[in-house]
Amino acid sequence: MRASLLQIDVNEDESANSRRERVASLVRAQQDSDLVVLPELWPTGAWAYEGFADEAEPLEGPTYEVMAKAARDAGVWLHAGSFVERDPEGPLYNTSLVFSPDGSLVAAYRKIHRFGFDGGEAVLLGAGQELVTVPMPGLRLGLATCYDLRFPELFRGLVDAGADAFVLPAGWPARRRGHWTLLARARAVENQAYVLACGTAGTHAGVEQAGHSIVVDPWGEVLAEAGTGEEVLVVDLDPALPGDTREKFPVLKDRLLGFPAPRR
Ligand SMILES: NC(=O)CCC(=O)C(=O)O
Repeated sequence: MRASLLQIDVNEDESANSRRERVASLVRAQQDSDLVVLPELWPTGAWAYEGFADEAEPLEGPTYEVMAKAARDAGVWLHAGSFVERDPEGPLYNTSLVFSPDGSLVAAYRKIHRFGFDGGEAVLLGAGQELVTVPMPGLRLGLATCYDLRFPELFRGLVDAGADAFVLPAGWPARRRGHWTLLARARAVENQAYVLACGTAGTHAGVEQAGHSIVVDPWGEVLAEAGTGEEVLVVDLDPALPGDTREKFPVLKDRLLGFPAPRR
């Protein structure tokens, strides 16, 4: 199975509409891949908080329309990264979309852990409540977004739901690049799963992006890693590898579910 991660340069010199059209062309060029992955909030920028309300779209808005068509034109499974979703009956969300090769929406995931502590996403957006997995031929994808990477219990929940490959769009900043690589490898090793983590390039809202999109195998080996600029990372995955790894080195079977209370 072949995957393409599109590490998109997000900057203020390009409008969201122009970027959508440009990214759609890049997706169309990935016809030789089975799965294409885009980053977090690439239409507007993950750190461009002041534009979230103005740029928010309904679920089936411009990003949905353009990406559904691009998936269909290329005949690929498309994890279309995320965009700011306006729920008519609720808050804004950081929502990822996954399309099948005929352009149908197969999953939407609202980011559970919002970044910002007392500001940014944490105050501007609502928190997703649901774990989402996507069965595609050969692998079951578990969905997570950027800051979610810091919360291992989310990934264990996805494993319990059958995931053997995690797809994580991000807008990770350059200043914490060390954490990005370390955590991506940790999530792969501890869950014996593929990690496909796709970040952005460039600088927007004054925040330099880490780039360094990365694909890690279930043994923790880095299969491919991007540099800091816009780049397409193409990698071949073996759908049998998570199962083989879990069988030959069955650490997941040794999990203790429910610890006894500590003795005082
Ligand atoms: N967009 C994000 O979720 C940023 C996360 C981040 O900067 C970090 O976890 O560090």
